[in-house]
Amino acid sequence: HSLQSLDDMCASIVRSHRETSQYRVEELQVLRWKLYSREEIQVYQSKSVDEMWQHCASRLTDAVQYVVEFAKQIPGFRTLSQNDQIALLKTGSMEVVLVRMSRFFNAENNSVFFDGKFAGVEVFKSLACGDLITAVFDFAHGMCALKLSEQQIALFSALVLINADRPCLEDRGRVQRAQRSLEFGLRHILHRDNQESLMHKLNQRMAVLRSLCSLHMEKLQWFSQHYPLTAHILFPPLYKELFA
Ligand SMILES: CCS(=O)(=O)c1ccc(CC(=O)Nc2nc(-c3ccccc3)c(C(=O)c3ccccc3CC(C)C)s2)cc1
Repeated sequence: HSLQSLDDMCASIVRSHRETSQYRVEELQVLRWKLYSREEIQVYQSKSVDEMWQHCASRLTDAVQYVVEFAKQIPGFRTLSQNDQIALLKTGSMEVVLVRMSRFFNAENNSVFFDGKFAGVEVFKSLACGDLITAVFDFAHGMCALKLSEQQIALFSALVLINADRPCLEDRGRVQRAQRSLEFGLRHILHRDNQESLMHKLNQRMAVLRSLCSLHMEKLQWFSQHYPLTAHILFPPLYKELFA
């Protein structure tokens, strides 16, 4: 790798991340203390389980759509077969959404950006999956502690997606080559930022992401068994395609 091409690759991924990130950090900074009132929390808590799941699934699907656009701009993703692109998005898109969402976690009041304001765990009570919600909050806490820059998040997100260990890949070798080049890119910017120690911590975060996403799939299975109509008819097609 010439240094120039490594810099160019990193710059293009950072640009793609910015263009597809749905909300900018500077945009949401001003909202960080816009919390839900007791009455508004009450409204969320009085929603039925399937109503709240449906609401969240459509919010999540919006976020995933932007991650699909991000993926399509990653060098090495476009040249993969359709099947391999779907296989990477099936397991990686939720992980990138979680990485992106953790940028807006407010560790001081333990709240996440949801529906235009910042919500504590209590807002999600009617989902009836407290362990998943707690795990998402804990993950966001852990990501916040790393204080990643947008550039580091951009390269990390690309690496979360282009992962040769994912199941059912046709051309694992090609994904491996793309993954290695992104690993060079991430190491390059961590070296430049004098933060090589982050690499190990980011690998640990990836392991947490995998367990978080399998917990999400578990809960989705539970939900689809109890509310088949909502899950099969009312959920957004992309959510079903990727997660069901
Ligand atoms: C991702 C791009 S972004 O610009 O950062 C962005 C863009 C848009 C938003 C607004 C937003 O949709 N926030 C949501 N928050 C949560 C959530 C919920 C429980 C705890 C923590 C965050 C959503 C979920 O539906 C969710 C997310 C992770 C795991 C599980 C669920 C719920 C299950 C039932 C689907 S959607 C936030 C951030």
